[in-house]
Order: sequence, then C-alpha cells, then structure tokens
Amino acid sequence: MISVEQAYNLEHADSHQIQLLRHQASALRDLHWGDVVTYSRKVFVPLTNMCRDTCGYCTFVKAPGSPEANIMTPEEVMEVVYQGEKMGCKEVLFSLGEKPEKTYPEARKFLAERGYNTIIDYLYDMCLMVIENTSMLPHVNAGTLSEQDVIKLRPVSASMGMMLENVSRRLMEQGEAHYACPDKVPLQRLRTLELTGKHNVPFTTGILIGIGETWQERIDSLVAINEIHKKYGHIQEVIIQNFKAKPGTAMADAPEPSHEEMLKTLAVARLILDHTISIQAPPNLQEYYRDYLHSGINDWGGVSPVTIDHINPERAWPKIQSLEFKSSECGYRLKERLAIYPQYKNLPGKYLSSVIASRVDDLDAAA
Ligand SMILES: O=c1nc2n(C[C@H](O)[C@H](O)[C@H](O)CO)c3cc(O)ccc3cc-2c(=O)[nH]1
Ligand SMILES: C[C@H]1O[C@@H](n2cnc3c(N)ncnc32)[C@H](O)[C@@H]1O
Ligand code: MET
Ligand code: SF4
Repeated sequence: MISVEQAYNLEHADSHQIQLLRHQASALRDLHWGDVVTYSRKVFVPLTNMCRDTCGYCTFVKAPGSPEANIMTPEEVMEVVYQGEKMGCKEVLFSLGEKPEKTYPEARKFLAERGYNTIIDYLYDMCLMVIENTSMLPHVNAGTLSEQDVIKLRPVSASMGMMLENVSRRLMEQGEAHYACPDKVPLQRLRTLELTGKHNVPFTTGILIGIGETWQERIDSLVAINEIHKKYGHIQEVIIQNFKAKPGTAMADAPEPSHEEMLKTLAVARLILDHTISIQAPPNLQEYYRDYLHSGINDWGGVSPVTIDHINPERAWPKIQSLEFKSSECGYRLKERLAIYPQYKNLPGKYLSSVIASRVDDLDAAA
C-alpha cells in the first residue's frame, strides 16, 4: 500500500500530510476489519522479574540480590489464574525476564529445588498446569527463544509473543536503550520471529516507539516484520507501543513520543503491514481513543479485570465497559477475542496442538 521510499519520506510530514495518511490507513482498516475493535480478556502472570538484560526503559526487571527479585511459585500462579477464570478471562499472559538462571544464583536455586534447569522448563509446566486445571489459553511472552524452546512451548501455548522492539543495532551502543542486553540484539530477535514462523506458532510481535530509534529505523522494523510474515504467515498481530518514561531507569528523563508521532506511526504501520495482521495499541498507555481508532488500529490487546499491567504498573487498565463505551462513541463495536486469531484456528493441524485446538473450540462454543 505504501513503498519503503514513500514511508521514509514521511519523516518530516506536516500535519496535513499526516491527516491524509491517517485517512488512508483508517479506510484500509475499515475495509478489512469492519467496524469491530477487539480485546482479549486476560490475567497477567509475571512469572519472574529476574532478567539477564537491563533495558534502559524497563522497571519490570529486578537486580540479582534485590529483595524484590522473585519467581512465582505454582500456587501463586494458580491463585491469579483462578481469579481470572472466575472473572471470565480466557487468556493467561505469562510475561517474564530472560534467562534468569544464567545470572541469578537465587533463580538457579529456586529452579533446582523443583527439578528444573531453566526458566523455560518451568514455564512449560506452568502452561501445562493452566491447561490441565482451567479452561484458559496460555500466551507466552518470554523474550527470545531458541528452536528447542519453541518446540517445547508450542504444544502448551495458544500463541507466543515477543516485541521485536526495533531492528536498530545502534541501540546496542553504550548510552542507548539496549546497551549490554544480549537478548535485544536485533539478529537474535529476528531469529525468534523466523523460528516461530518455521514451526507455525501464531505470533504477536511489535515495536516500541521512542527508545532512541530514527524514523527510518522504525520503518525498517515494520518492513522486517512484514517480510517474515510474507514468508511464514504466522504474525497474527503487531503491537505499536509507546515508550513511557519511568523513574529510576536509565531512560527516566528521555522524551516520550508525541501524540502526533504515534498517530503517524500507527498509520504507516497499517499501510506497510499485510492487511491480515491485526494492529494493536494498548488502551492504558494513551488517552486518545478516537485518534488511535482513526489511524488504523483494530485491537486494544489484553485487558484485565483482575491484574495490573506489570510492565507499566502506573498505568491502570480502563474498565472493559468503559472501553466498550469509548469504542462505540467512535463508531466501533468492541468484541472479545481469544489469544489466537480465528484464521489460525481454522488450520488446526498446522498451527495448533490437538489439546489447544479443542480448548479453542470449547471457548468459541461458550462465547
Ligand atoms: O499488559 C501488557 N500486555 C502485553 N502483551 C499482552 C498482549 O496485550 C496480549 O496478551 C496479546 O494480544 C495476546 O492476546 C504483550 C504480548 C506479547 O506477545 C508481546 C508484548 C506484550 C506487551 C504487553 C505489555 O506491555 N503489557
Ligand atoms: C513486554 C514489552 O513491554 C515493553 N516495555 C518495557 N518497558 C516499557 C516502557 N517503559 N514503556 C513502554 N513499553 C515498555 C517492551 O517492548 C517489552 O518487550
Ligand atoms: N523480557 C521479555 C522481553 O523483553 C518479555 C517482556 S519484558 C517483561 O521481550
Ligand atoms: S524489557 Fe524484558 S528483556 Fe528488557 S530488562 Fe525488562 S524484562 Fe528484561
């Protein structure tokens, strides 16, 4: 819908050009997604806040030895999950730090005491526990994954996710957001996208806006995601997430992206990405529902009536009723979706293990 050259040229677009771009994006969105905007009713399980990376924007991670560094026990996980089930949640979002066993003695100890070598082995059992004891669907957001990890987690998760963040290698330099973060090396992130494609895992990815990337790098990241999707067809959604500055982090004083910058990025994402890819923007990181809906998004992502957004803990979720009201004010019907999009459900042999496929059928029948 837009060439890379045209997209690059929008760097200095004036407000009139941005308006035109948004109209185009919004029309394209309406054509393919109609008047529906979706969300997933979820619980957030921060399985561990120990992480071998230290991204300049992140408050989720807690340092080795910190009294707050933690891995949730199976009992703690199930307590949250059962609360969610009671409230009608259908997704269990496991979000966690990367490879804590490599740098935290306390993580190694916790895992060894329970017979595990790695956090991924533990995550596998937690997903299995959710499947065996509830009617919910696990979605795992565990950062970069090896081929072995992908093969292991595939049968026990409805979908997986990992933000690409950005393809810029420059952000790995000293003083930049991803300095000394081995799991944010763009080649490693792209490799995870490739591997999940190769193994037909319905996948959520996205870019983080305002972490020191240039406009061109942002476009390059969207194009990279789209190219991988063209090859494998497994990218179900792309999150366009705005950076929120947090006290106590290296980027505490870094400027957040402006509203206009976000709208321009949303619109260009809609015009670059394949029309089958859902475009998600979290509702708790902004206040401009109408502007967002009219820039091409069709999904609000996971929203929880039970748990906070542990990655942006200072940003409360809107009530689902209020999300419904605000969406309808803008002419869109809010509709609940599962952690796996319908197009994958219809190809069960390819994208879903039999256990997950029958679970999805049950949830659909109950809806
Ligand atoms: O509450 C959040 N949910 C996040 N989610 C969850 C997401 O909103 C939903 O779980 C998915 O749409 C699946 O239904 C992510 C999922 C991913 O796969 C990758 C990144 C994210 C990022 C966030 C996030 O920052 N906060
Ligand atoms: C789960 C995802 O949350 C995003 N994330 C991490 N920290 C922040 C922040 N300060 N603001 C916005 N998004 C953030 C990253 O993109 C990560 O991959
Ligand atoms: N650590 C992973 C990543 O950055 C999971 C989300 S951040 C808590 O991709
Ligand atoms: S964003 Fe993810 S990878 Fe980066 S420090 Fe936080 S938990 Fe670790």
